[in-house]
Amino acid sequence: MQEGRTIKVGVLGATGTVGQRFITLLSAHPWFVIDALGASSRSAGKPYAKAVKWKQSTPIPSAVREVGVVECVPEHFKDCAIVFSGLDADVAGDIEAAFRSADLAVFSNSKNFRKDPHVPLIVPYANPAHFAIIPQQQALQSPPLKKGFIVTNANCSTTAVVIPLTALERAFGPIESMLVTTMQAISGAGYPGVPSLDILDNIVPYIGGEEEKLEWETLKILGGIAEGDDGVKAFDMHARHPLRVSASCNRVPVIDGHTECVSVRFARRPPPSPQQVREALAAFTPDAQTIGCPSAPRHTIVVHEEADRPQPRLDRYYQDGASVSVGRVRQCPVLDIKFVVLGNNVSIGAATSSILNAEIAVLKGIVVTK
Ligand SMILES: NC(=O)C1=CN([C@@H]2O[C@H](COP(=O)(O)OP(=O)(O)OC[C@H]3O[C@@H](n4cnc5c(N)ncnc54)[C@H](OP(=O)(O)O)[C@@H]3O)[C@@H](O)[C@H]2O)C=CC1
Ligand SMILES: N[C@@H](CC(=O)OP(=O)(O)O)C(=O)O
Repeated sequence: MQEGRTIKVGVLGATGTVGQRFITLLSAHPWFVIDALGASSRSAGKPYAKAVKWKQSTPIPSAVREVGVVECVPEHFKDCAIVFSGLDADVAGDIEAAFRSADLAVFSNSKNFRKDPHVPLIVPYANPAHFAIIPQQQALQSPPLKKGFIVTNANCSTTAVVIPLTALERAFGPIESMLVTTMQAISGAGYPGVPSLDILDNIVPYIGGEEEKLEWETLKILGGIAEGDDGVKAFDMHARHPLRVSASCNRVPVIDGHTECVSVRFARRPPPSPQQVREALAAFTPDAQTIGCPSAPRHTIVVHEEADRPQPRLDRYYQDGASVSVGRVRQCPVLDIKFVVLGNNVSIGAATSSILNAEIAVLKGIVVTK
């Protein structure tokens, strides 16, 4: 990135829970400048401050208060090099596909394209190598695209757990199996989300579709990309080192921050000790940090020594929610090692991941900025 250059970006779903986090982060971004804000026809035509039910603890950034919200159609975003999407999954599929067809680079939070065999599912600290599938995605569109593509980031619970798993696989080789039990914040369900009478004084032991997503997304992210003799690339879904994942997902009365209890078994025997695991997690330095992404935190995984951390209220906004916090690393009597991980679902679990993915794509020249 050249000193002093800025890149125009748009936000789809700008009025939602994830959209508001995008606006907060992008308003302070050193490269990206908000050029267009899209939402439903209920919001289109209104100034942003009138259209949104703002739920962030900082005020609406002054630069966007009076920006007119537009319908999510590409013609309103034609000056943008990048479009971030926090759209409701009911509409994200068609809208994001239309933006790609209009040759725009789309970075999406929604689940719609995550399973697509030509769309990368990228957790920025884990698998930026999957950007390698983009030329194939562009070539397959009709007509083939020069600039347009879709990149998705993962489900918020998947993102939080995949970051320590990446660090552990890098240090100790393949993980064979993982059991994960989540305690997911209410904001994960958007606004107004879960009714207060369901969640206050309560735990709901079911989040539709969530367990399946954690189980297969982890395999796509941690797997590599295989290339056939014909040069066609495909995600290998961790097939070279099969990983079994079992997830149990719960909604708990916390506003932001998903907490997950994780047990893992390594392929290598003997497995690493808890102290070796702590050291590997704390030392983890992903490419996003070394190549100079402005949103990458100083410490990607914060390892707690205290017996009662991480906790969502205390740890979710450390480093602006761009890192994950791990604690209680100890021996597991059934598998090998168990620990607790906390990730901010609206930050690293959503908007921050999209923004980091876009930063990586800019630095690698995948986003065409002229
Ligand atoms: N909340 C979280 O922690 C996470 C969410 N996600 C995913 O991100 C996406 C957004 O989630 P979230 O912010 O929670 O959802 P919200 O329900 O809070 O926001 C949805 C957004 O989509 C817009 N929208 C709805 N219908 C249409 C339409 N027909 N045309 C154009 N825009 C429309 C809304 O606009 P309007 O205000 O005008 O109705 C709003 O801006 C979802 O796919 C979700 O699964 C992913 C990870 C974490
Ligand atoms: N379902 C998640 C949030 C979410 O929207 O996930 P996804 O992007 O995978 O649909 C939660 O409720 O906490």
